[in-house]
Amino acid sequence: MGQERPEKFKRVAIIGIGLIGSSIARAVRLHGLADEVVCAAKTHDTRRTALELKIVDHAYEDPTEAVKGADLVILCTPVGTYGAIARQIGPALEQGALLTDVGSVKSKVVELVEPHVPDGVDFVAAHPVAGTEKSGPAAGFADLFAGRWCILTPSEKSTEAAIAKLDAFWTAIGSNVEKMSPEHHDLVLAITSHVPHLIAYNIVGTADDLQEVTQSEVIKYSAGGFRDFTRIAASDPTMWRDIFLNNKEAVLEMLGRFTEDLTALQRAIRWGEGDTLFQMFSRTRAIRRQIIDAGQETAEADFGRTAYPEDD
Ligand SMILES: NC(=O)c1ccc[n+]([C@@H]2O[C@H](COP(=O)([O-])OP(=O)(O)OC[C@H]3O[C@@H](n4cnc5c(N)ncnc54)[C@H](O)[C@@H]3O)[C@@H](O)[C@H]2O)c1
Ligand SMILES: O=C(O)C(=O)C[C@]1(C(=O)O)C=C[C@@H](O)C=C1
Repeated sequence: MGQERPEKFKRVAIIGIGLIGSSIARAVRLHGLADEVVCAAKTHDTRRTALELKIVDHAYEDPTEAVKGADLVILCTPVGTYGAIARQIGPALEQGALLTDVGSVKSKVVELVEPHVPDGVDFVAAHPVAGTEKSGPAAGFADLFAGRWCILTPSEKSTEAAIAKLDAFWTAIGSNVEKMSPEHHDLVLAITSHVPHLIAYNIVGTADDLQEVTQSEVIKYSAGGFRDFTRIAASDPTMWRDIFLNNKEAVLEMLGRFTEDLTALQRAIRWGEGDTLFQMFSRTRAIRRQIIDAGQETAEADFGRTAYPEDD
């Protein structure tokens, strides 16, 4: 999949130059995938940072200026902004341009964006499944997507040629490309990414509530598993608010199953059912091994790359 040498774009316009947008800008430059890379950013500070980092050639406040002459436009803002941005840039998109995104949810994104895509413009929604808990243009890096999945979720406005072009783009950046329906994507990501984040936010919040009882002990003894949760729970509040509001059904469905399974564990602890606990923990340990064996990374590389990036 996506083995062809990608087309070199004339102008790539990145709308929202945070962690993901700036990582794409860096990767586009590193792999020579465009003549020009530009961005749109709301604040003067972000535009100045993007220019100082030399990751874009021009930075605009008005996204319609950024998309002028662009043959690839990538929405990289929180998903809650997509509808308004698509409405604004729709009329300014060039004929023949390819519009895509990086949003962590897909059905709602297709629903919000597609109505604003003019005839003669292709739209292929996408989700690079790679990130960190950090935000902003300085947090990005060119190989963020290397060896990671990028899921394309084609819809009505996606031609085969546009899907192939986007596949080649992400492959050139180093990602493994997969295609699936937006609905399937949202169910899978609800359990592999969205619910885990909700659990992290919740456990850190609960521990924080307990601080009054335990004084500083929550911080003092948080060297183990809890520390991993605090990394995830440090993720951007706007981005995650928008993910939960825009993948409501799938998250609630998975949360329902999760709650049932948690109740079963609670019951096993209450009634001293050691075998039940042991079997469950053995099953999950085997899953971790399978993930490591199937992946490109070792457990150590995975740990070093994402567990404590602030220690780099
Ligand atoms: N962080 C991750 O791990 C990750 C991974 C994959 C996909 N995503 C998706 O990528 C998108 C961006 O996430 P991020 O982590 O780069 O966030 P980020 O906070 O680092 O960057 C988002 C940027 O968008 C800007 N922005 C917000 N509203 C805007 C608007 N109306 N016009 C222009 N700019 C605007 C913000 O100021 C910020 O600079 C989200 O849709 C998210 O779901 C994130
Ligand atoms: O490593 C992290 O910090 C992430 O949470 C990255 C992560 C994920 O859940 O895997 C978060 C949201 C994205 O949409 C894709 C990737």
